[in-house]
Amino acid sequence: MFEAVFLVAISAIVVLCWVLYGIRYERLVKHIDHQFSGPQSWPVVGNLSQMGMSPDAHLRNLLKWYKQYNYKNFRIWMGPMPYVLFIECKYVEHVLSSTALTYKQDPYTLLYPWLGSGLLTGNGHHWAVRRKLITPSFHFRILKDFLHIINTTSNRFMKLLEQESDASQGQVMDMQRLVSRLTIDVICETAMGTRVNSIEGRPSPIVGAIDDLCHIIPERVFSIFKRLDWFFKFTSLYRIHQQALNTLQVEFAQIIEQRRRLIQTSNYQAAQSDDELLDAKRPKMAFLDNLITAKVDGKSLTFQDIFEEVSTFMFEGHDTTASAITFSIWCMARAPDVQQRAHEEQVILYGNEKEREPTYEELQDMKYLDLVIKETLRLFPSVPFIFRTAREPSVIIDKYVPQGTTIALPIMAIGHSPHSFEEPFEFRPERFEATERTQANAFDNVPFSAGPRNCIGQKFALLELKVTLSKLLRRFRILPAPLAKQTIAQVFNANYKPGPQELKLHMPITLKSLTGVPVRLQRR
Ligand code: HEM
Repeated sequence: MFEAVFLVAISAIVVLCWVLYGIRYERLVKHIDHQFSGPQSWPVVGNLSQMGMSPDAHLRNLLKWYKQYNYKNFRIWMGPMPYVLFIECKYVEHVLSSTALTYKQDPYTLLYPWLGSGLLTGNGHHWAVRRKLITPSFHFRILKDFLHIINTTSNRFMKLLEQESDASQGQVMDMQRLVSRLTIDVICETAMGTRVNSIEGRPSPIVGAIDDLCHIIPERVFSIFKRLDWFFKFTSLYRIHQQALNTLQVEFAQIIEQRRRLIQTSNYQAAQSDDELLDAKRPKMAFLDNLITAKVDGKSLTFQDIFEEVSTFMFEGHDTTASAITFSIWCMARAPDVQQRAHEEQVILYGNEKEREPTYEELQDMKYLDLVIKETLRLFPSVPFIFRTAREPSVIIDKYVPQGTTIALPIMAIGHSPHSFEEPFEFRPERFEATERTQANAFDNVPFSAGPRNCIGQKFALLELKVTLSKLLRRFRILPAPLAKQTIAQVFNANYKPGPQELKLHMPITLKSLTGVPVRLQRR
């Protein structure tokens, strides 16, 4: 008798919870669907079944929706979770400028096992303290140390390109594969003060571990099941994931110890003078050094704190920059006029000198190259999407966003909007000339995000981009792949089927091409 009553009570509670959840869900659907257009969705699965299973299918479907909703805000349901996509500039400005809408949750939680609550993934007071602590690492004096490393590393990279272009004998080379060897070497040496020799094809175990993690994380992002921690633990990927984390921890422990000892030596100090001779002998400042010497409330950072921040730099600082360099090269290959103007700017600065290292000041004078990079990142943003989670019910201009809603900012759609840019799929760096921008909204193109959580590494990335492109333009003529006929509009047309040597974009977090990024390099 007692058991029957118990069962009835339990069943009643379950039904009540289900009804209450249903009412709440119904209200949520009403709030969202009354305010935003979006594709037809189904109970429980929402629009998941229309998203496709692979990262390139995701991108294709999103591209279709951007067009269908005329580059205006819309919503999708990721299962029972609403994602509101803000594309219109004034909403983007509101979200990015807000100090209340800085909270990150989904999908950043998938990065926690590696990056913990480092700067990219951290929140609240913890994030604010870290941001303040790390900002001085990008002071221009320290950037000059980083420039020294970028210069020496990119010289090694130019040697690799010369060898590869000679060996290719005018055939196409995949710039995506090659450039990532440069950016991993640069980020490891600037972050940890350690050379990892990926360019020379003798990479340290750190490179393999970062590579494994950078492949596994996107695979989880796009899998309904692997996203679940308990399910992931039963997969073979989990073992590789744990091994990679272990390798990084062991290697970092040694590196941190070596740097600690170096810092204690008397001649170690950040760049304080411009004396060339002194400067050449001084050990170069690594990002890690700032963390080792930092104090928060009088206490040094723990190993785990340092591990998370250095890892954040490695994760955020290499694939992003590789994507930007690679697509800049591809865009210039397709636009000989732009390439010629960019080359002329180099000739004004360096004449016929191919070997001379760009100085910090010369890099600031490469104004046209700046425009080329801006236009490349508008079309091919390295980070095509960023997210915020509304921790409280929020009003974004005239839209009410219920608590828990994921706010998505599709950086790619924002830059492609015909409401902001005429003929958006034309590669035209001149559109960023100051005189052309007098009426523009500053939030119409946000490849580095903006506001309090903008990219802290933007200046660093631009140094690396400009040094690499400057050296490449002086040494090589960049030519398109001979079989590729694809226009930029076709690259972003969801119905276009790429042919041989053409791009097939996907976004495993950063923007890449599944078919590589083929171009030809001809020595000048
Ligand atoms: C072309 C290269 C790069 C692009 C396009 C880029 C883009 C971005 C974007 C869009 C964000 C915002 C992410 C979000 O809100 O979820 C971001 C944040 C961040 N970036 Fe970059 N990034 C680049 C290079 C770098 C480099 C080289 C570093 C480090 C050396 C770096 C470090 C960071 C960090 C630590 C954050 C998190 C900042 C915070 O939340 O306070 N990035 N980046």
